[in-house]
Amino acid sequence: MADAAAAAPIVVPQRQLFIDGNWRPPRKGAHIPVINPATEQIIGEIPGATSEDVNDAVKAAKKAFLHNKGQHWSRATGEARGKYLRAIADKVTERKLWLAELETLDCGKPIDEAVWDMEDVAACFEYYAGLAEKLDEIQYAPVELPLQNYKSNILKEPIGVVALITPWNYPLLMATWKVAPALAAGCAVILKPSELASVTCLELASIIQEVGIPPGIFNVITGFGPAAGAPLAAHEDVDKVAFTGSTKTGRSIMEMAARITKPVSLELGGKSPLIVFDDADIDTAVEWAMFGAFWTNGQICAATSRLLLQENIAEKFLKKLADWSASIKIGNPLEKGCRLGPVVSESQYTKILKYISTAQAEGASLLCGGKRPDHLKKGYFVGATVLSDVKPWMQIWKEEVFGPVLAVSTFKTEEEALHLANDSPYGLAGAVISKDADRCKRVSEGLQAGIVWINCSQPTFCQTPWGGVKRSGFGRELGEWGLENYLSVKQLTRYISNEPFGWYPPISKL
Ligand SMILES: NC(=O)c1ccc[n+]([C@@H]2O[C@H](COP(=O)([O-])OP(=O)(O)OC[C@H]3O[C@@H](n4cnc5c(N)ncnc54)[C@H](O)[C@@H]3O)[C@@H](O)[C@H]2O)c1
Ligand SMILES: N=C(N)NCCCC=O
Ligand code: NA
Repeated sequence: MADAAAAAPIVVPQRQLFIDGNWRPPRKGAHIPVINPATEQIIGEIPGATSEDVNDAVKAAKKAFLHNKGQHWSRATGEARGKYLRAIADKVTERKLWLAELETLDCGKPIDEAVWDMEDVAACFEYYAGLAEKLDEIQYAPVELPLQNYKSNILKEPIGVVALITPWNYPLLMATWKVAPALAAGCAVILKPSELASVTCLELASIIQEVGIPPGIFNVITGFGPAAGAPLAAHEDVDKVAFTGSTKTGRSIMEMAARITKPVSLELGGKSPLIVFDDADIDTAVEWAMFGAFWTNGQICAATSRLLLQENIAEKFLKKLADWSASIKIGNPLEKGCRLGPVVSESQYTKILKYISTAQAEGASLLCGGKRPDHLKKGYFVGATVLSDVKPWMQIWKEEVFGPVLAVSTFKTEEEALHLANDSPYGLAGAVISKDADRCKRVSEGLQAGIVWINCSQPTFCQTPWGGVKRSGFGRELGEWGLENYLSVKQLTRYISNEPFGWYPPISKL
């Protein structure tokens, strides 16, 4: 791919809502501008759905789920559904660079990372195609019973119509983590991506239309959270809500779902720790610390945004960390080699700068970053920021910033490190760097988190489970666990004896 500056400008396709296999304007006619955070310019628009459109989409999904007694989709074989998923993966791969450029334009992530995301998207659809096929093999699995007169078997069935509500930091990848397993399971889907970055999710609808998934099985409703997300989450005919986003929105979705006892799974925020012990190789550890806090422009739910350094290496480590962070290539995210782009929106930009100034006011030291670099006149850029001398009571240690901001504190002992690491309402991820394998094992077991990285931070595979403990949510995405999110378990128990049951004494013959 040529540098974007040299290539023809990329145009954001004009799309409508995708409902029942068709493109349809929103009933109220509203549109939301697409803003490129690198230039602050409006580069397109997406439809703004309301509850009227939500009703249409849910109706279409319900009809499609039940259509032809489910033979088309929900009761088709996993193998049949797997073929569609593989076709989606192929088309994503064909359009990888185009999709990556749209993603970068819409959310500001460096193009090399967006390409990586698209590779992960294709791999995730492939992976769940495989699990869809495996599902056929495990249907009617027997359960061992203590009584010979009975046999039990297990059927795994799609849960029904599912609402998938997703954030803007990995727009297409976070949608895929839900869409791929939901389709593999045989559910009918209504996807509600973030109003800040919906462009690639609309392109996914176009791909899904091309591969010919039955109309109504996959729908995309773009729009604001309260206008489109809330009526979807609350809808009587939505059988489950899977949500990734902020803790605040997650709580409100759970409340809406509770009113009709609808199941939810929630992937929420975090403030994950990275603990570095004094036996670590400094250069390697510094690079993982940077990656854990600064890739995706720091907007990572599992960002290791709290760095805990063993006291005796802190000075040397921080010098290296500050110099290296200050050298990160920041600028036009469409340029190959860019490693830091703008954050997603003006309001995030303002919020992040406020977090940094509050941290300084509370006594933290700014080692690098903290503002838009001087060579950039426009765009929501924040230089890679390292704050040291951070104390556990400070806001910057406790709250999720969701930007390129790393808070650093120190510890003396392993016990102290674990205590500081776990002293948070969140529990999405945690990481430890040390040459001592026993220590890594002890710390991994001690960390209160759903994801633990050892001698690294962030690598994620679609085969392994993803999700948090404590206030970071519940339920697991990815891997086999991700498929279970969209399946319900039905037991079939048969009486196989030829003898009568014999509980009630027979009526005596007169
Ligand atoms: N745990 C994870 O896997 C993971 C992954 C990515 C992001 N996140 C979290 O997401 C947050 C940032 O994303 P965000 O700003 O897009 O979060 P957000 O909660 O503002 O929005 C997420 C989605 O919810 C929708 N929404 C907003 N209000 C709603 C309402 N009242 N009812 C229904 N839907 C509503 C939004 O339109 C969007 O589609 C961070 O806290 C981050 O940690 C978590
Ligand atoms: N390694 C990857 N792809 N991480 C995605 C993290 C999702 C949460 O924000
Ligand atoms: Na945008």
